Amino acid sequence: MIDHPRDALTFPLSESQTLDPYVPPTPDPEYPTLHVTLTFATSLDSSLSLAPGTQTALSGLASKSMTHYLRSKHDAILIGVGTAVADNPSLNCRIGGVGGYGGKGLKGQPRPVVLDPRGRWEVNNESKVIKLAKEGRGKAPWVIRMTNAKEENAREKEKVLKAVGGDVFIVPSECSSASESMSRIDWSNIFSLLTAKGIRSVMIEGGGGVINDLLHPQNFGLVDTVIVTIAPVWLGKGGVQVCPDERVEEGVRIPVGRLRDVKWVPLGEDVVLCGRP
Ligand SMILES: NC(=O)C1=CN([C@@H]2O[C@H](COP(=O)(O)OP(=O)(O)OC[C@H]3O[C@@H](n4cnc5c(N)ncnc54)[C@H](O)[C@@H]3O)[C@@H](O)[C@H]2O)C=CC1
Ligand SMILES: Nc1nc(O)c(N)c(N[C@@H]2O[C@H](COP(=O)(O)O)[C@@H](O)[C@H]2O)n1
Repeated sequence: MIDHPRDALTFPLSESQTLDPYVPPTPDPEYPTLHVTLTFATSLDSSLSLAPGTQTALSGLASKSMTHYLRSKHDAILIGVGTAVADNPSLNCRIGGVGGYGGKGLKGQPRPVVLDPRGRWEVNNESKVIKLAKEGRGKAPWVIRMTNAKEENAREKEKVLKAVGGDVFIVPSECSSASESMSRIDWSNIFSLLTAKGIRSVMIEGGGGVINDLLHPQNFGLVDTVIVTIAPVWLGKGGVQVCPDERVEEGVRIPVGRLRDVKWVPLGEDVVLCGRP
């Protein structure tokens, strides 16, 4: 029997087989493409957390283990800077048997990627991702920044990242209005960068800004699979909500998006919804 560390999670084979149609396929070395999974945990009133800037545990142990199983099946995990600042997340995989949790090296560990266009994330040696990279229990993070962003401490932060094997990449920005503060990065540019860096699958975990942007009809087609954990709780008004902008065509409101090939998987007290845009 393999001996796993006591803090390692397990996800039963029977459950993983149910999810496997939705995990990224084995990449074809001749045709390098990127599989994009959008995944998060939500309350019954479509909230990711009780309030901006706070972390709320929604997933029970079974669905949390499912998320870590998914992490083991992706080359990278991407989050927005709002999540990096609010959660100080680990962004590693803690399933028993992966690198750092009973396995060798960093096998099965995804690359954490933080979308931080203007350098808001104060990454330092106390950040969980950096500590885990130093301990050999997770990969070092990559940060995606925007061109021309003026950033305090940019050099120091880059040094912290590079010292553990992380990096900073600059992607051209797109001005969505006359106001410079509205600048964003086109998702196809973000995905091209990841593909060029050898990433073949990315799971996007949030938060609200990132998810709502990807649910926009212009971007939703870039997503291959959606996996949502629904927890049996209402968080109330004022939370960080998943609720994309409304869609109006020829003056008439229509649904923003819908999933097909849908499967509902009960996991503990939660239910996990799998589907494709
Ligand atoms: N329940 C869950 O599964 C999860 C919950 N959360 C929660 O969500 C909250 C954080 O959400 P938000 O504040 O909305 O932050 P966020 O993590 O969505 O980051 C938003 C920021 O990302 C950047 N961004 C997003 N799209 C971009 C684009 N196309 N180009 C350039 N930059 C872009 C912008 O700087 C934007 O301000 C926290 O409370 C966190 O705990 C976060 C992830 C998962
Ligand atoms: N699946 C899921 N369930 C929840 O209840 C959550 N709050 C989240 N949050 C996401 O997971 C990250 C934290 O992960 P670590 O345990 O620190 O590795 C957090 O940053 C969100 O992306 N996810």
